[in-house]
Formats: sequence, structure tokens, C-alpha cells
Amino acid sequence: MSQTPKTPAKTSVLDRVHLPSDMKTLSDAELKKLAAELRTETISAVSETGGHLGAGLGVVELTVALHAVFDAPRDKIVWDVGHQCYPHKILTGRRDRIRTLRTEGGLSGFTKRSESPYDPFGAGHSSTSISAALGFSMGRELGAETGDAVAVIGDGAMSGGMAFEAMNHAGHLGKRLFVVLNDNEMSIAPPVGALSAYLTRLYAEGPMQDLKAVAKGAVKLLPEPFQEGARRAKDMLKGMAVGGTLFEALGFTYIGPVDGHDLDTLLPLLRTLKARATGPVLIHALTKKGKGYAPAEASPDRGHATARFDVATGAQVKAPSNAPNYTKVFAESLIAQAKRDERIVAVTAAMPDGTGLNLFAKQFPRRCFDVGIAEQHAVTFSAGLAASGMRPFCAIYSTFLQRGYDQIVHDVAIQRLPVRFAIDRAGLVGADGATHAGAFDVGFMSSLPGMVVMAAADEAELVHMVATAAAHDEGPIALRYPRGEGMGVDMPEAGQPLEIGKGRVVAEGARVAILSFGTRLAEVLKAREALAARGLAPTVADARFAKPLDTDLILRLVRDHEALITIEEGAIGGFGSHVQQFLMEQGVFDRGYKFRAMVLPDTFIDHASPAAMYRAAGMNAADIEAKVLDLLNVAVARRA
Ligand SMILES: Cc1ncc(C[n+]2csc(CCOP(=O)(O)OP(=O)(O)O)c2C)c(N)n1
Ligand SMILES: CC(=O)[C@@H](O)[C@H](O)COP(=O)(O)O
Ligand SMILES: [Mg+2]
Repeated sequence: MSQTPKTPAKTSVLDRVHLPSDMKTLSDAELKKLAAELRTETISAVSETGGHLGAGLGVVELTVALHAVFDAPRDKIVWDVGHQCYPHKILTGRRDRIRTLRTEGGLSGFTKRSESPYDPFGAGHSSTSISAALGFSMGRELGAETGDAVAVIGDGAMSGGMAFEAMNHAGHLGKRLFVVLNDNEMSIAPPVGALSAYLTRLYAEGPMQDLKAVAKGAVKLLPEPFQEGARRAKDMLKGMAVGGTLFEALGFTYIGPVDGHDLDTLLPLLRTLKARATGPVLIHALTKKGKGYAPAEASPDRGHATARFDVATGAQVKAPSNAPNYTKVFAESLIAQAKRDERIVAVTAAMPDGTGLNLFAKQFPRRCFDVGIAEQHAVTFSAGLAASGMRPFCAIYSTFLQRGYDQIVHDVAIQRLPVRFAIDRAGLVGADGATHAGAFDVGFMSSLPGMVVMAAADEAELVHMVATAAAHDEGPIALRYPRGEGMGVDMPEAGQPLEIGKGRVVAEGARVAILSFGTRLAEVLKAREALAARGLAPTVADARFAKPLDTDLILRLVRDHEALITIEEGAIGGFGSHVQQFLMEQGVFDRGYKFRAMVLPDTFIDHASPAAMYRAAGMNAADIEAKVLDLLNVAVARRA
């Protein structure tokens, strides 16, 4: 294992590199030095900001080699997911802002087109890079002013269906395209699946190839004088069970596996390929997640993501928690339900820790499935499980569930199968920003006939909602809950199924009613306190369900109040829209009734702290208070 780097470090070569063009005059020896300095700089930056660490450390040499050989931004280097792009950002004119990563107004933690011409394609979700790179490649064929296209994709992301759809198409088109498969034998958790086993076999059965042996794969691509030597290298390797068959069958020239940390291999290989390749090429590079930083290398997720940390010890600076987080409450509630109902099974798409299903898997290893980064499959697989008589909880972050929408419609909802969707990270997530915000699930789930959609107002409600989902055999049901800590409320001994489609009144008041869906309830109650001080305490209700709506409750609130406000942490087209539609059909607006729906603004909110995002979204107690006062035509002093 490598040693923890000492700081402060000298960065004499890195200091001379402001853009990749500055690397063109560096010798290979200097490029090696650059890689070492880049690694130190990455560790130092992430220690101050927190963020994705392990993936970036694993691609330091690849990043240096790609930028040394290719000509970005004319050549398009497309990073899959984008969580490994911090070293790339440092080399592409953003070193001076690298310590602003993932903070308000600072650099994004992913690639982002609006941030730099060196980020030709934005990311955050996985398995998109080959499709995007192929788009650039074909754009060039059709006359677009662009250079080579290079996709850098991890072994985890390669398990996503889109990657294969893209390779299938690229192989068919047969045009020049580079895919670097960055194989570190890790996703966030250890990778699962036959593909992962296949990749392992590719190098377990044959040694890692040095440049000479790599010529086996690249033989057609090497300059004529070298081809004979390369052929000999190939002959030497004959009989060795070196693979690449799958990729070759898809129409790619397969090269590898090569040591993705060895610049003596990477640089000449990429130079040769850049000079000679004509069709699609896949370079299989073996790397280590967390490479070069002992605490990251030693961590079970190889340092995937981290809070701020002390570089010398690796100790992370974490805020103390005051309440259990929603993910853990979900997992423990599900375990309790699964003890009573052996039909309950759980499905995650490569996020066992993130969804809490790692805890479920410990208790019920045979009843928990990690399907890899394959949300579409996760949904239809769950539908199949449900059709077989099982009762699957398909636990997927809101943002990643977007991938499986047709499957939710076609395979689950139309067939009314009892799949239970546990939608974690629903709402604003903070530092991961717009790509990871759970903004749309209420809209896309509650527009489906027969779907039951719940949102937990606090962690105790979540326990009851898991019980509700477990008891709901009639069709699909979804429960949403946010990232992070609960409210610190008293927890029930056991979850009790809620009556489907019924909300609850939390506090009686007058004139205005606020109907909350989800965890903004706490802010609503804060606003109520402030309004009470003015003698304007509103009635507050928790809808619990966006579908079916509690129409009795809504009509009662309308009947007894001058105005109704809904609030949810979701985009336009969700709970508030359904309430509005209902009231419209009832003719309530014909009488000039006052109604407002507080939803996330119609913009993608950039990364920031959750508090700043709520401020930007106008979702805080002060905003709710202002909305009530506005509806009641109460003049207030303008806030600074
Ligand atoms: C569609 C989608 N699902 C899940 C994720 C969460 N996620 C981010 S990185 C990652 C693992 C990626 O593994 P790999 O591609 O091998 O990259 P590595 O971190 O190993 O470098 C996962 C599951 C995501 N970003 N996008
Ligand atoms: C890159 C990626 O998609 C994940 O690593 C994501 O950042 C995880 O988010 P959580 O921290 O909310 O699990
Ligand atoms: Mg990986």
C-alpha cells in the first residue's frame, strides 16, 4: 500500500500546467512527475471540500496520459458519471477554483458543459459516456468541427444497459472512437454480475500486458515497421487465454488489459492509437480506486466519497447527528416487515449502502438483490418478482429512478403489480447538485393510474409508510423520503399501516390552511409559530398521500378557510397540481377561491448546501409565512 502523501507538497511541474496544451512540451519523465503532483493536489483539495475522492485518484495517470496525447478541447474526453473528473479539472484551467468544489458558486463535482470547454458533456448519472462520445464521433463524420472522441467509463458504469446499447451501435457504425474501460473492480460497493466476473477473467487468466504485448491487440494499428514485431508479440501470446472476445464481438478492437497507472505503457499506447486507429477501440485499463492515498485504498468503498478530512490521518470531519437518518429508518423498518412477511424481497441498483439495503442483506442475504447500475432492469426485475408472488421493495434514489420510468409505466403500473418503490434522496440533495436532485418523482409517479404515492413528513411517518407499503397488495405503491437526518421525533414501537389516501390535520387554525406533502412540514410548523405571533395561525395538515388525494380533507380545508396553500419538495406537476386539478373540477376556482402551490422553482438548482438550496427554492419558513401574509393581503416590511 502506498504511503500517505506529506503536505505541503512541491508542485513544480503542475505549476507550469495551466491548460493541457502546456503538457505537450513535457517529457515523459516530467509527465510522471506531473501525475504524482496531481494526485497530491487532488487529495489536498478534497480534504478541504469533501467529495468524490477514490475514483479521481484511480484515474490520475489516465488523466495525464489522455491530456498529454489528445488535444482537448478539440478532442472530446467524456468522463462517465463525472465523479472522477477532479484531476481533469485541475489540468484544464480550474486549479485555482478546485477548493470550491461542490460549494455554492463553486465548481461542480461532475463535468458540466457550462463550466468549461474541456467538459464537452455533462454527467452525474452513469453509463452515458459511450453514447455521447459516439455522438461527437458521428458529428465529426458529418462535418462538425470536432476532433477525436474518447469515453472513459468505469467497470461499474459499464454494467449499465446504455453502455451496451452504445457499443452495439458504435460497432455497427465502425467509425473511429476510443473507449477507455477504467476497471478498478469497484462500483461504490464491490461490483456485481457476470460482466464483472468476465472482466476479472480477462486479466486473471492472462498477465497484465506491457506495451509489447499490447501490440497483440493493436497490431493492425501500429505503423508498418513495427507490425512485424507486434505480430511476433502476438505469436508469443498465442495459446494464452487472453480475452476481449465480448468487445471484439461488438465490433471493437480490444486492447489490454494494461496497467492504468503505468505511464510507460499508457503514453506510447495512446500515441499509437491516436496516430493509427480507424474504427472503435476499447482500451481495458486496470486501476485501483483510491490509488496513492492509504486511507482511501484501505476503505471498503476505496474512498468513493468523503467528508472533509485530515490528510495526515484520513480522519473525516463529520457533523454530529441528532436524529437517525431516513435511509436507516427505512432499512430497519423494512427488516421488521420482512421478518413478518417472507414474501418481502429488496432490490437495489448498485446502491446497497446508499439505500440502506446493506443492512437488509445482512439479515436476509437470499432476499436482497443488487442488480448493478441497471435501474431499468431493477424495476422490471421487481415487476417479475411481484408477478411471481413475491413482494419486492425496489429501493432507488429519486434521480436514478428516472431511468426506469417506462418500466414503471409498462411493466409495473399497467399490470397493477405490487411493487413497492422506496424513493430515497427525494428532494434537494445539496452538494451533488441538479443531476442528483429528486425533483420529479412526485410528478412522474402520481400521474400513473393506480399508483399510490406517499411522502413521509418525518422519520416516524416513514416507519408507518413502510408498513403501509408492506400491507398494500392491490397494486404498486411508492414512498418518498429525503437525504439526511430525520426531525428527531419520537419513534413508534412498530409501523402501523395508514389508511390509503387519508391525510391528517396537525394543527387547527383559521383563515388559511396549509396542506403539506413530505418533510417541509417542519418549516410549515415554524411558519405557523411566526404567524401565530401575529394572531394569524393557519391550519396545518399533512397530506401523506399525493395519490389518491384525500379529497374529503381538501374540501373541508377549502370550506373552512379563505385560502389553501400546498407545499412539497418537488417540481411543478406534482402534488399541488393534483390538488389544483381536483379543485378546478369541483368548480372551486369559479368562486374565486385563493389557492397557491409552493413547489420547487422551474430551474435546475446548482450544487450548494441544502440550506442554501432551500433558500434559493423559496421553501423555508420565512417563504411560507410570506406566502400566507400575501394571500391575506397583510402588508409587511420588505425583508432585506
Ligand atoms: C444511473 C446511475 N445510477 C447510480 C449512480 C450512482 N453511482 C455513482 S458512481 C457509481 C459507481 C460507478 O462505478 P464505476 O463506473 O466502476 O466507477 P468507479 O467509481 O469505480 O471509478 C454509482 C453506482 C449513478 N451515478 N448513476
Ligand atoms: C456519484 C454518485 O452518483 C454517487 O456517489 C452519489 O454522489 C451518492 O450520493 P449520496 O451521498 O447521497 O449517497
Ligand atoms: Mg469501478
